[in-house]
Amino acid sequence: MSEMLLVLDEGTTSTRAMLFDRSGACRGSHAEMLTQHYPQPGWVEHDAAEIWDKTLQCARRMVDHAGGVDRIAAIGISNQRETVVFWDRETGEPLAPAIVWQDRRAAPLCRSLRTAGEEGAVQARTGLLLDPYFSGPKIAWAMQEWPQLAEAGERLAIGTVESWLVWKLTGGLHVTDATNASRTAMMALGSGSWDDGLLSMFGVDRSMMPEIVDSAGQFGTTDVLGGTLPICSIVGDQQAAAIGQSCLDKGDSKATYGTGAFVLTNSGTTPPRSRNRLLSTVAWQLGGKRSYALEGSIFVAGSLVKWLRDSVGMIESAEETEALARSVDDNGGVYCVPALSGIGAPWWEPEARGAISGLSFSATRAHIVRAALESIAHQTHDLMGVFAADGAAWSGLRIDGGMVANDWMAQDLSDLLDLPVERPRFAETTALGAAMLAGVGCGWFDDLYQASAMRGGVDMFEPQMVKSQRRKRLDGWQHAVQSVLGAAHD
Ligand SMILES: Nc1ncnc2c1ncn2[C@@H]1O[C@H](COP(=O)(O)OP(=O)(O)O)[C@@H](O)[C@H]1O
Ligand SMILES: O=P(O)(O)OC[C@H](O)CO
Repeated sequence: MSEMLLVLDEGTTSTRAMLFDRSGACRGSHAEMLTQHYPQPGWVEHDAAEIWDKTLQCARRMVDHAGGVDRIAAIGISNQRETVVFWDRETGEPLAPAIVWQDRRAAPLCRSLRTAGEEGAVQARTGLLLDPYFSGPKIAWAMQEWPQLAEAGERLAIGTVESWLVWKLTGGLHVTDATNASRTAMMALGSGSWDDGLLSMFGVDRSMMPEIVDSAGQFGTTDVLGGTLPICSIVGDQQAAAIGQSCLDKGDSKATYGTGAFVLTNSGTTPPRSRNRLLSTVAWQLGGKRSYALEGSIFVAGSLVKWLRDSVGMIESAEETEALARSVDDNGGVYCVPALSGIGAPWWEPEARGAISGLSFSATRAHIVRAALESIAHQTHDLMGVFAADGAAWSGLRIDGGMVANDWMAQDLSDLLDLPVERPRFAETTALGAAMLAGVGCGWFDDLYQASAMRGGVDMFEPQMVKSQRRKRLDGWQHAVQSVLGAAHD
């Protein structure tokens, strides 16, 4: 009997495959780490062939774990968004490195388009900004700099990571879902279709791009897992997390703290318009109808902890940050502005570089690590202000992602935001969201409300910080972030 859903969750740092049953219980999971390539400062690349190989490896392992394809009803896919893959339609092989969402190489290109007065059109049509974060500028850079792409002519296929995976799984279906397409800066937000003016601005021919489809449905089948399985959901990972957190009604808000941190507030069925440089994005598309969200994107969250461990050698494990943060009474005046790949919402300054300030001889490793963790709440607090200014004030925040295993950080978020913070006991909400959508796509559930029965219990964190302490922290942060922004502008 087909009693499980197989989710392929393609994150920035790892590829995962997970099995869920109808109640939402996770019945198996396997992950493989992905190699991060940093060929130049500000550049981040992945090898699309490695993404595919590891996805296949994880998926096959979970099919074995389930007891064969007959036990699986459908596949759901969630993925790191904006990252672009270029491949050859004939060979099915990558033609260039995948340019990752964190990559800043298209900053000069964005600057010149901004100078040419193009940002207004991008914002009005897509709900996004002219920033190297989005796929369009990355593709424009690649088309100019990598001759093999033009040489491939009609054989060139372009897509974000889910599009690449569906192509490989099905042997040639070229689709993307509306949540992923809404992150390219080439999809018109209101109509959910490619915008010819924007495609041409980024030097892209429509024939290179995938067809935009719903987030749940029947998107072809795969035969590479030892039998035939339908693909029933495709969704960007942040939107998947919002669904997995049951942010199904207007105003519901979640923040996912993985490599980066992404806060989404459900805006209902009308595209929201930010006056404060937040992003408008598709939350999901079902039956051709879109729901939308306002998004604040923080570029550096868990990657800061990873950097402290792998590049600086200040910690041996991510988990150790919790004990270190608890070991001191406060940050000792140390602030960390983690602009290691520019700074995202609400500042949007790709040239900004990170800083650790307020150092004195009394500062210790624990103070620096605590300042690094505190930067997560500081950045989220900046977003809270602009969401409120855009008419989307939070009444509470649902949190998830690898970082929120850190209890100290979860409490610090509640303290600094002065809000109740809700953490699901099952932390893999991205995969759960993709499973909920696949459950709708394969007919297990009539809609996402019915599917949300898959979400389990939560732990609550309530604010405990006194006002004066919060004020001191926020003043210190503002000073630190303004000096980083000032240096970038100089
Ligand atoms: N206990 C912890 N405290 C702080 N950070 C953590 C902890 N555990 C994991 N992380 C960070 O969380 C990130 C992994 O989260 P995950 O959601 O798996 O990321 P992604 O989906 O972006 O690959 C890593 O960058 C890691 O440094
Ligand atoms: O890999 P994650 O989970 O940090 O997600 C990356 C985002 O989708 C980038 O927009």
